[in-house]
Amino acid sequence: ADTAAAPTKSVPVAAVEALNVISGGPHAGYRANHAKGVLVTGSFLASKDAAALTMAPHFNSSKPVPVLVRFSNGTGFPAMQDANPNASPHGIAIRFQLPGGASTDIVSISASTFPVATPEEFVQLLQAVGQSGPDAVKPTPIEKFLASHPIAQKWVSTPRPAPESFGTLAFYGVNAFEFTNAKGQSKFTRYQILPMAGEKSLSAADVAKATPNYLMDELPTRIAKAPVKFRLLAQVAEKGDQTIDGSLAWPADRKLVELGVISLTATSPDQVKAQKALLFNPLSLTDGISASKDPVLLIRPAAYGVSFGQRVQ
Ligand code: HEM
Repeated sequence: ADTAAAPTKSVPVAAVEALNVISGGPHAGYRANHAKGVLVTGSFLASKDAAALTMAPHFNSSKPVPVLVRFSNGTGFPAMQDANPNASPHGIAIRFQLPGGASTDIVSISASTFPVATPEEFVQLLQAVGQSGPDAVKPTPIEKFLASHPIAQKWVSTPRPAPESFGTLAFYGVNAFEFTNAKGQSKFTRYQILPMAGEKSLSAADVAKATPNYLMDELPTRIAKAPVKFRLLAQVAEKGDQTIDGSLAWPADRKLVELGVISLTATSPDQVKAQKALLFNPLSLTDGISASKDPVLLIRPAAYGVSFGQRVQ
């Protein structure tokens, strides 16, 4: 007799389920990953060099364009303590309000690479974490996963000290995009978002004293005193550089082009409601920017949609 194929869960659904297992979620109203965050606003002003790389309107405007920016802690724990090592990598999600009412997003983390190359491996990693609680038999599923995935092993053992502030943390796009300029010339690039105040982290003594919400509390205070600024850069691939695997960095000597400066000047009112209603999408693009064929990048909107569907209710 025919055996009906068992329905298989889609990768985005499996990813969100695995995130929920880790955080004890779903937590009503909160993202399945990067659950805790702070929302601020400001503007972006393009540099004169940006137009040579891409015809995207925000990179060609001589006037500042408004931005909405959400900084976040990693994991789906809404109460994740800001200095907890598992809050790293932190996130930054940027929405540029383009002239004419359209928008485009950048969604990046405070790590220059991703632990794995594919969505399937990311689900395996998340499931292994979820199965490696205090009662797990040794070697635990995550120990086994890391032993067989050296890049992920190196990624988890890379020190990521708690930042002094979201305004002193560097963020990276990880996934590549293809930029096309007005002459039709295309190049693959990766974003870097570097704090103009410099990268600063807490000492071990400061971590011990840090309050649970120190990052979320500090940013509005800092912004009230002076604009918090980041340089937005594009690292440009050379011919032959792979563009489909965010777990592999490009050589450090690849050219960096300054796209412009992000200047954050106000904290959004009604934070909880505003964050809940927002859905950032790394594939919400505009003319002059297209997705690479990186399978992790291509699956992200579907996973974010599953989480959004769960949290808006
Ligand atoms: C297969 C890989 C990935 C999966 C399954 C995944 C999953 C998720 C999910 C479910 C959310 C919550 C979305 C929402 O409810 O709005 C999220 C948010 C986020 N992700 Fe990912 N993600 C992946 C890769 C990445 C990568 C490569 C980056 C950055 C380079 C990233 C950065 C972020 C950030 C910053 C947020 C918070 C966005 C916000 O503030 O609204 N993720 N991710």
